[in-house]
Amino acid sequence: MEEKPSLSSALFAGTRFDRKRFAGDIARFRTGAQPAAPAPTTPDAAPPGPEKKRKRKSKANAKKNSKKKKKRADGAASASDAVEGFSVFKGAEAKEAAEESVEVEVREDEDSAVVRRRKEAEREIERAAILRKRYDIHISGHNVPAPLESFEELVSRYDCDSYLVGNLSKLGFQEPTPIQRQAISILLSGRECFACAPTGSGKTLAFLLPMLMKIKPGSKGCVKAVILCPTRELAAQTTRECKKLAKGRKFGVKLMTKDLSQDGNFKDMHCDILVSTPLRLDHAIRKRDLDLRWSTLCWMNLINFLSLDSSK
Ligand SMILES: Nc1ncnc2c1ncn2[C@@H]1O[C@H](COP(=O)(O)OP(=O)(O)OP(=O)(O)O)[C@@H](O)[C@H]1O
Repeated sequence: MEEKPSLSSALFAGTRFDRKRFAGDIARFRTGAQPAAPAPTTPDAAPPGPEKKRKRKSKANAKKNSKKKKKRADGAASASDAVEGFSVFKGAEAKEAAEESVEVEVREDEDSAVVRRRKEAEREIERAAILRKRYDIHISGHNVPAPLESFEELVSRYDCDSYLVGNLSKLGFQEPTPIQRQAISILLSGRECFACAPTGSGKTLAFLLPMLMKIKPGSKGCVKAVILCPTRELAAQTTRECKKLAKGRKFGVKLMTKDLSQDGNFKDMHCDILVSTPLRLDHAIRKRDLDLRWSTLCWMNLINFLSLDSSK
């Protein structure tokens, strides 16, 4: 290690004098190293008493503390002082490093969330496949929602109003039929559904239930759902089923009779759900105030469901 030039050698550089003779004076100018002068015989040189020891200790502590403070101040400057000299870069580096570590942590969190979601989706697909196999449900389409396991799932999965679940149990419907399991979950997910199932398998409820869950009872002159049935008998039966299921809510459920299609005042009628055969609906649209021009302005957005119920 290279020795630092002492203050005395800096002061006396280039001068010639007797070092031996002036040794005492040279020693006075030396910093750090103590002169090799003989130990003074003054009272100060005597071995330190307890009072002196305490003083020295407190001095040493003060020195230590001031060093610590300096270090801390330097650290703070390097971390936060973005104005002076190198500390600008030091501070920026520290900041960057901190940001990087946060970024890495966030990215790791996101990755684990993605993995978790993917695993959940895989489990859901598996569960849906098992249910479809059990109930002999065949589907085509992309990302088809899982079938219902029970009517209770209407509440847990789709936040169904309790009056509807209550009406189902009053009607004696304990479990959904296969067509209901699959069609209801699809329709409640806002997807279109073309379903085919044997006669008497519960297709009517499969579209009535999501319909009643999606629309709210409204005011006059505002048809929200249209159910088209191939025959008058089926239209009448569907209207009855719908009224039974909607019991407890002020839904206006109307069957399009011959009289209604010829003389009905649709503008002043409270009709949320209209059940009709195609010809009667067509007649009402052309002859009465169930007017398509008016409908396109106000009803297009409101007719959320168009249900085509066919016997074959
Ligand atoms: N989940 C259910 N549990 C018990 N009975 C049910 C259930 N769903 C519907 N039903 C009853 O089964 C009968 C037949 O239902 P529905 O008329 O809806 O069948 P469908 O498939 O529409 O028949 P179609 O093809 O003749 O129109 C009705 O009496 C109905 O009340």
